[in-house]
Amino acid sequence: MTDTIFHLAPSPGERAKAALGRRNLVLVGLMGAGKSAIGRIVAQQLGLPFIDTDTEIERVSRMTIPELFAAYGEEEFRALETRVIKRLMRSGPRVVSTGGGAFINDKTRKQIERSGGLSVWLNADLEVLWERVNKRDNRPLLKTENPKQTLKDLMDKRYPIYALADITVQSRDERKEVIAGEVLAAVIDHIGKDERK
Ligand SMILES: Nc1ncnc2c1ncn2[C@@H]1O[C@H](COP(=O)(O)OP(=O)(O)OP(=O)(O)O)[C@@H](O)[C@H]1O
Ligand SMILES: O=C(O)C1=C[C@@H](O)[C@@H](O)[C@H](O)C1
Ligand SMILES: [Mg+2]
Repeated sequence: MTDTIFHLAPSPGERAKAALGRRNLVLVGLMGAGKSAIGRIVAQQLGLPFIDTDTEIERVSRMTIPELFAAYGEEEFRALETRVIKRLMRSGPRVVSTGGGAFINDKTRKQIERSGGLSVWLNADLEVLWERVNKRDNRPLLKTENPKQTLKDLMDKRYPIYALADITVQSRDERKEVIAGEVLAAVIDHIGKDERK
């Protein structure tokens, strides 16, 4: 009797991983968009290491982000963020979830672009973001009198810059696994289009 060999079709994770090659997949977007939560699931599905730059900054500085802002100010935090991302972009592939301001910083964004990182903007509307961020007070930029208005002001300033990302996926009130699946599909589609050019 001969054995029957089943050739299973590759999963979206396997297809996206093959399409990515050695490139890093870099998630960008505003606080609460889901960069950390979705990035972790996407990395699992790709079978790639996951790094969150906020967590990495906290690890190397041995301080929390609110402590860093309080002790050294935003400018020093950005300088540290640029250094950490520069180092991460030197090797790959992995999934890198960035802090909300990283892609807004010209130097950091160019590092991501120059290294061939594939950037994904998790776009989200104000109500979705607000619903998610108002539960915790670990975001120094939102320690204002009217944090919802601050978030709205950040959207107005930053969205044109996030829109420079290679790919945009809408983050919304939908299961995280669904959004992660859309990220994988968008990666496959984007790289496929590039290759057909
Ligand atoms: N699709 C989703 N459905 C439900 N909750 C979500 C979804 N995506 C993210 N969240 C939750 O929203 C909160 C904020 O998400 P997360 O920390 O991933 O955002 P972030 O983009 O990394 O923000 P920051 O820039 O502040 O690091 C978390 O509690 C996360 O579990
Ligand atoms: O949007 C921002 O500028 C920030 C977002 C967070 O991820 C942290 O990186 C920090 O709180 C700053
Ligand atoms: Mg995060």
